[in-house]
Amino acid sequence: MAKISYEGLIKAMKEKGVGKTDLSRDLGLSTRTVAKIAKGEKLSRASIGKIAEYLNTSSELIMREESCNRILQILRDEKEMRLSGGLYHELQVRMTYNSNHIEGSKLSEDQTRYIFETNTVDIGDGIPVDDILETVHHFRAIDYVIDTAEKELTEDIIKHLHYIMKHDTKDSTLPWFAVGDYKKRANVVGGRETVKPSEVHIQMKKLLDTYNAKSCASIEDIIALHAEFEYIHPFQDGNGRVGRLVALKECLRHNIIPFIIEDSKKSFYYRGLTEWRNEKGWLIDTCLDGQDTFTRLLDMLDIPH
Ligand SMILES: Nc1ncnc2c1ncn2[C@@H]1O[C@H](COP(=O)(O)OP(=O)(O)OP(=O)(O)O)[C@@H](O)[C@H]1O
Repeated sequence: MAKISYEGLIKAMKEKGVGKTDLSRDLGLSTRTVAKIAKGEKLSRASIGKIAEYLNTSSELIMREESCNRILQILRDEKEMRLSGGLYHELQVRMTYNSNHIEGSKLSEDQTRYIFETNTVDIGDGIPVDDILETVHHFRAIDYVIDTAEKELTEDIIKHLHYIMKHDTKDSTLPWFAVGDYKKRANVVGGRETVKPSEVHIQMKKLLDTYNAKSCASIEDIIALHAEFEYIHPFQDGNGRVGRLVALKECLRHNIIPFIIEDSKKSFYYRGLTEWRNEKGWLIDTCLDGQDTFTRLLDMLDIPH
């Protein structure tokens, strides 16, 4: 649920000496529409556009949707302010480092931090260009997750995450590699068969239909979604990172503390996925441990939870 804030609008009206009656008279807005501002109800995009133009400002500045989810709101505020050293900054560095390292990136946590903080590379020991590209792409993918957190999870959102991660990489030049789309060639994970390319869309639709049918997801539902997503393995490559970004999005959407799987826990995480259909506890414990990692970060930054 989002709360509407007109703080920016009220400030701009004050600065320009504009009253509510001016808005209805000069813009032809009904009194019912203008009354919505005081009640904190959402105005139509057309009305917001008109008011913004009238006040010579932008729509984003006059109406803001504030999430009732504290962690999500902090991430959004810090992202907008480009605040250094806060939760947004640390989530970007820690999740990007760990998620990329699980998949074999050679960048260290310090090198990942350096790229995030300076947008430059300290050329070290022959780091592959794709490791750097995919690190920067992962930062942007987290931004996309924060922006779309409250939307229902769709195949398009998942495919777009894949696009953000993989565009312009070496893989993307391969004729059989689909960027931002499902795989064209069969693949295996952990030596086990995954869903065939021709079946992926059907299985993904089924997975999302079942998951989205719940109005309120629990951490266990999100872990199950993650495991079933990895079993489908819908993309040619990038399934691990996209799957963990989807889990981050869904935790933010459902007001659940997210989990960061640390690279040092990779073997537990893989075992949890391998054993998922026989014994769910392994993966659940690993993800809950990843949630403790995030909770420690909140405690370090004095963010109540
Ligand atoms: N036994 C398993 N069963 C299901 N999923 C698994 C298993 N082992 C690992 N995974 C998932 O698959 C992801 C990686 O798969 P894989 O090594 O095939 O690379 P990928 O699909 O190319 O993805 P990435 O770009 O994330 O490397 C892991 O991060 C994990 O989420």
